[in-house]
Amino acid sequence: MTRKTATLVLDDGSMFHGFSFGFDRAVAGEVVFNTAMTGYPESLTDPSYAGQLMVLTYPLVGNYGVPPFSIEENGLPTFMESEKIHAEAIIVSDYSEEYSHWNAMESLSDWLKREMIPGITGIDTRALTKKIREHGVMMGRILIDDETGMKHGGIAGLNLQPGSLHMPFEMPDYESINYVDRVSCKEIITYGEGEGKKHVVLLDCGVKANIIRSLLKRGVTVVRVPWNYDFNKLDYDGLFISNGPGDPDTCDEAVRNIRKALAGDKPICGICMGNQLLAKAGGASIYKLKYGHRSHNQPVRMVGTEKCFITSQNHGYAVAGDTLGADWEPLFINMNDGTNEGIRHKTKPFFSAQFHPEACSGPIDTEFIFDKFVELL
Ligand SMILES: NC(=O)CC[C@H](N)C(=O)O
Repeated sequence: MTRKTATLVLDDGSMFHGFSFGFDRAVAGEVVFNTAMTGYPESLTDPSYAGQLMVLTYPLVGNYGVPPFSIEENGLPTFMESEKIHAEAIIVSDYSEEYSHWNAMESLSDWLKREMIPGITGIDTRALTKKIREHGVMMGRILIDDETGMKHGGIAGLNLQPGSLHMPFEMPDYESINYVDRVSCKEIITYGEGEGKKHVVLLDCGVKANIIRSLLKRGVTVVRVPWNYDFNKLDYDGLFISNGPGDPDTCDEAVRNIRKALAGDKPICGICMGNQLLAKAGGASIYKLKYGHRSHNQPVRMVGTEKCFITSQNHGYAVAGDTLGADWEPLFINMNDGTNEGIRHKTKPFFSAQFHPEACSGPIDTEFIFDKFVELL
């Protein structure tokens, strides 16, 4: 089998040559690395990866295949975190077309092709990751060789399709794009309705299925609303703010609505983007981390205790802990780099986590966050 060559070109001009194993299309995005050893079906369908080229540092990828896209009774996909792949592309060291797993239905390559998502293999992902760690996250583009293997400009395998070095397509300005608006639901969706159940408004900034499932498991009705919907007009018992892609500073409409809710006493909980938006509504500011936290083994300490939890994470921005208002305090701190990993209000039932207690994939140490929230309703 002849494989098309593919090249990752970083914003600083450096190039990494490999082979295409996904859909042959030029794409651009923010290049981020994830050090988890498993979980590519969940990570690729996590809407928080919209606009990003996902580098997996675990060297062998694809050997357990891809599960089917089956839908549960509650309307949620069983094995995926949303209805489609949201990452712009996947970059690996050693793609395995051969796979074996009890629920595997197809190869990663076949899935990527069907969803029109590029994948490149044969990349020195250690060298790439070291570069990103030293320089910070960078934009990058993936260019695919054409059928004839034409070579242009001295760079093997680059053709003149839009996106080549000769006809550069516009590099997206990751920070200014409101990716949340692209991935959020467009209308209200209700899950788990039933007599006498508490109603949780879920502000959908790009919610992962397992967040909804984690709430439903605890016997509440989930009313999923678009990210910029003014939920304050609804009759509800608690507010849950989801994860989501991109820069939280693009979501001021949501921040304004959350701020209105802060005047009341109904429980509020947030995850990842939800933590950032809650912090912003409370007056704190957000900054961009050099290369983010994306893994299954981020240790966080619960402030005021000696308890450490191992958490699943996927974020590039963080709450500036020293900008929290007088009514707020840190709830979790990252034990690797000391950054803020969650906040809580000093007197009201408002709290949030920067990590992913719903896991999927990753450790489930912090699932108790859902219990706490539902107890407070
Ligand atoms: N998973 C998320 O919710 C990510 C939040 C935000 N987009 C960040 O990168 O920090």
